[in-house]
Amino acid sequence: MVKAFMEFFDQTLEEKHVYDMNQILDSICYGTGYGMTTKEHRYWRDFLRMFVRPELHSPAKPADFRAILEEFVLQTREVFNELLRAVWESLELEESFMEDSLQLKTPNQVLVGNIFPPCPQPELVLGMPPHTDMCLLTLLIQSNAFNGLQAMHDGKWVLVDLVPPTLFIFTGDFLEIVSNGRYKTTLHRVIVSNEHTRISVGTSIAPPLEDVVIAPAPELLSSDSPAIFRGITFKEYTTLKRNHNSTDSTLDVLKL
Ligand SMILES: O=C(O)CCC(=O)C(=O)O
Ligand SMILES: [Fe+2]
Repeated sequence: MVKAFMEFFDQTLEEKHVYDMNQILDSICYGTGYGMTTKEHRYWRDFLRMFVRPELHSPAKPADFRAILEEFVLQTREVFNELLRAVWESLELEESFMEDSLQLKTPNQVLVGNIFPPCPQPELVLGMPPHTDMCLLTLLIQSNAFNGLQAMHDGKWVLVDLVPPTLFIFTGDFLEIVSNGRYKTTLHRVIVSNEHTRISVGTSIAPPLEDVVIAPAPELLSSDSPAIFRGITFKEYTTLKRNHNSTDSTLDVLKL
């Protein structure tokens, strides 16, 4: 999968710009973070993001991209099923109830390929700003031995050792909501190298965009442990997250 993305990013700008973003929920979208600045940072990244479930969207080129993607989606589907089963068990939640109430037989699965080329002054940029993912779980791989991913742990940025073939799994915002705060979403960011190009491929699993209200599981609630988040659909949350400029977690906005 990493190699397929490498070939995609190696194409000419004209070929890649076919997938320029028109809307945030485009089924395939190519974008760039170069030169984009905030008060604090410049971002150093190109990406291609696509929805792969319930319907698989693939760029037409490179020619074998779709076949590789189909295989990757089949395999990650199994991994997500296993992991979610374990998560529901750890929360003592009925698996079939969770699958039905979150419509996880027809989930929304997104796949993103990111490329972070070498930067002459890596200390002045970030590959990606600190953020959390809009999903239940994210699964991530990287292309080479340069570790760029950092996760916030106990108030410090910790470098994640992702040397291939390591798979890194982390929690997203929806798991924090559904588990009523028992699982915490993972704040993470990306640093870049002055020598190596790094490619990362991340894929996230979530309930469908509409129709499902993502809310704390009723079985986890009692008078001693009331709901700490209000419910929201994935689509509404996308808008909320996009318009949320503060450095606080978007989840705070849902806190009751
Ligand atoms: O490149 C990475 O390791 C992380 C990418 C990421 O956080 C994302 O695509 O949301
Ligand atoms: Fe992320």
